[in-house]
Amino acid sequence: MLDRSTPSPGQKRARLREIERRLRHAVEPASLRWLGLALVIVTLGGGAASLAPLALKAVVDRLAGPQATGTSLGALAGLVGLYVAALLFQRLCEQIQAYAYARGEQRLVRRFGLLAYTHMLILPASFHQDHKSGGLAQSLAQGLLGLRLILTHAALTVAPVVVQIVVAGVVLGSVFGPSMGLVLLAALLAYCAVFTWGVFRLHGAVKGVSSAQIDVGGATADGLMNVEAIKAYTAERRFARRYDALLAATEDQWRVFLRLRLQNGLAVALVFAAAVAGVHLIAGRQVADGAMTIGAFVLVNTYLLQLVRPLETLGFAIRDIGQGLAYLDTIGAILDETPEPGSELPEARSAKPPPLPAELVFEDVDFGFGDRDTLQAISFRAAPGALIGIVGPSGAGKSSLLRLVLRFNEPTRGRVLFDGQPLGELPLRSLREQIALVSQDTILFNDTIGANIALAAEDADEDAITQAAARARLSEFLADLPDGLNTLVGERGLKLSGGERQRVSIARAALKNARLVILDEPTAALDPATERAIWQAMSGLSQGATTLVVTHRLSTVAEADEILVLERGRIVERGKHVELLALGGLYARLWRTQASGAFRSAATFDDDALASSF
Ligand SMILES: Nc1ncnc2c1ncn2[C@@H]1O[C@H](COP(=O)(O)OP(=O)(O)OP(=O)(O)O)[C@@H](O)[C@H]1O
Repeated sequence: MLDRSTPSPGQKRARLREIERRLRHAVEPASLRWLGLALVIVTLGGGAASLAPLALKAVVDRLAGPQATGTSLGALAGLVGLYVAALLFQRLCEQIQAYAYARGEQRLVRRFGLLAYTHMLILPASFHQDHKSGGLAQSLAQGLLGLRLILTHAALTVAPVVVQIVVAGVVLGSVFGPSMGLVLLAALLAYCAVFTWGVFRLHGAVKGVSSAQIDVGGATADGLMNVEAIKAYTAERRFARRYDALLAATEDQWRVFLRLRLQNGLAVALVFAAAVAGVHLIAGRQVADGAMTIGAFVLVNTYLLQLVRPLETLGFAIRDIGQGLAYLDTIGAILDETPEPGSELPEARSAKPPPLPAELVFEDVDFGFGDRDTLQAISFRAAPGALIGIVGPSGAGKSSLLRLVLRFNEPTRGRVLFDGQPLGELPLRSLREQIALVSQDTILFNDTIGANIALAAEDADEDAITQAAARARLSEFLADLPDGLNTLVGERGLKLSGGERQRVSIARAALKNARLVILDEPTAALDPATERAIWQAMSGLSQGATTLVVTHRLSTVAEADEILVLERGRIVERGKHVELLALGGLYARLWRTQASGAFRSAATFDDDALASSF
C-alpha cells in the first residue's frame, strides 16, 4: 500500500530529494527562460511598488508644506508623474510577469506530469494490484497542484515580497530612527514565529486531507468502473452510503485543516494590530513633537502597509508552500517506488530478434503472492514452435505461471530462460516486444476498434489491421458496423460483446507477429464454431510461434505437444493428450466429465462447486 503514515524527517528529506531530482529532469531551457523572466519582472515590479510611496510623500509634503499655494502645475505634474509612473510600471510588470510565469509553469507542470505518469506505468504490476487507479490519478493531480502552489509562490510572491520588505525596512529604519526599527523588527519576528508554527501544524492536516481525497478518488473510479454490477445488485444506495462516509471523512479532515488555518489567521491579525498600534503611536508622537511632517506620517503609514501586507502574503505563501509540499509528498512516495526489474537494462544495439520461434524453459520455479505458495517446483521446456497446454482446476496457478513469463511477477526460486537467457538479464522492453498476450479478461481502451488492435504495432497500416481482424474472425462483425474499424468501443470496451472483445484481443496478438504467444483462456467467451475457426486461424498466428495456452476446454489443447496439468500450484501430470488419457488420472477424469455432455463440454472445472453454491 501507499505509505499513508507521516514520514520520518529522513524519509521526508529523501522524498524531497527525489522530487527535486525529478524536477531537475523536468526543467528545460524553455520553462527556465519563462520562469527566469517572470522572476526578473516580478522583482522590478516589487522595487517600483516599494519606491512609489517616496514619490507620494514628496507630493503630500509639497501640498501640506508652506510653499503649497505657490506650487506650479509643472512642478506638481512632475511629482505626480513620478508617483503615477511608479504605479504604472508596477501594473505593467504584473501583467507581463503573469504571462511569463504561466508559460513557464505550464511547461514545467507538463514535463513533471509526464515524468510522474511514465513512472507509474513502469511500476511493477504488483504495485498496481495493490493500489486503486482512481487513487493514483488523484495522487498525480494533487502532486501537480502541489507543484503549482510551490512554483506560484516561489516565483510570484517570495521574490517581490522580499524586495518590498527590504526596501520598506531600509527606508523606515533610516528615516525614522531606531525605535521605529525595533517595533518593525519585533513585528517581523512575531510574523515569522506565527507562520512557522502554522506551517508545522498544517502539514499534518494537509496530509490528512490529501489521503482522504485519494480514498474518495479511488472509490469514485471503482464504483463507476463497476456501475453495471452495482445496478444489477441494486447496490446504488449502499455505494452512495459508503461514498458519503468517505466524503464525510474528507470533510472532517478539511475541518481540522480549516480550524488550524483560522487560528493561524487570527494570530496573524493580532500581530498586525499590535504592529499598527506600535508604529502609529511612535509616528504620531513624533508629529506631535514637530519632529515629523504630515507627509512623513503618510509615508510611515504607507510603508507600514507595504511592509505588513507583503509579510502576510509571505506568510500565506509559506503556508501554501507547506501545503504544496505535503501534496508533493504523496506523489514523492510513488516516485520512490522502484520500477519493475529489467526496465533499467539498456536495450541491445541490434535490438531486432531473430525471426525464429522462441524457446522457453522453466527450471524448478517457485512463486507466491505474499506468504501464499502459488507455484512450486515448476519445470518444463517449450521448444521453438511448440504448443504447450496448461490446464487444471480454478486457482491452480495457471495464469500466475503465464505472468512470470511476462515478468509481471518474479519467481521466488528457480529460473525462467528465454532463448537460453535468464529473464532477469533481458531488457524488459525487448522481452515483451517478442511476446503476444491474449489475456483472460479483455479490457479495451475507450478508443476505436482499429486503435485497440493497433496497440500491438503503433505504425501498422489499415491493411495490416484489417488482416489481423480477419484472422480473429472479426470481418463480418466489422462489415455490419457503419464505422467499421473506426467504431468506438466505449469505456473498457463495454459496447462490444465479451466474444467480440476477445476477438479484438486475438487480432492484437495476430498483428504483433510475436515469437512467443501467450493465450490465457483466449476463447472462453466464444461459441464453439467461432472458437474452432479462430483456432484454425491461430495455428497460423505468428508463423508457428511457440505458444502457451491456458484453457479449461481440454479439446482446445488436445493437439498440444505437451500438456501440463496443474493442481495446487504443482504439475501433477504431463504429456500428450493420449498419454494423459491412458494415465487415467486427473486429466482423464476431467476429459470424461467434459465429454459427457453438451453443457459440460463448455464448462469449467469448477461447475460442481458453482452448482453447489446456489
Ligand atoms: N494479485 C494476487 N494477490 C494475491 N493472490 C493472488 C493474486 N492473483 C492470484 N492470486 C491467487 O493465486 C492463486 C492462483 O491464481 P491464478 O489466477 O494463477 O489461478 P488459475 O489457475 O489461473 O485460475 P482460473 O482457472 O480460475 O483462472 C489463486 O488462489 C488466487 O487467489
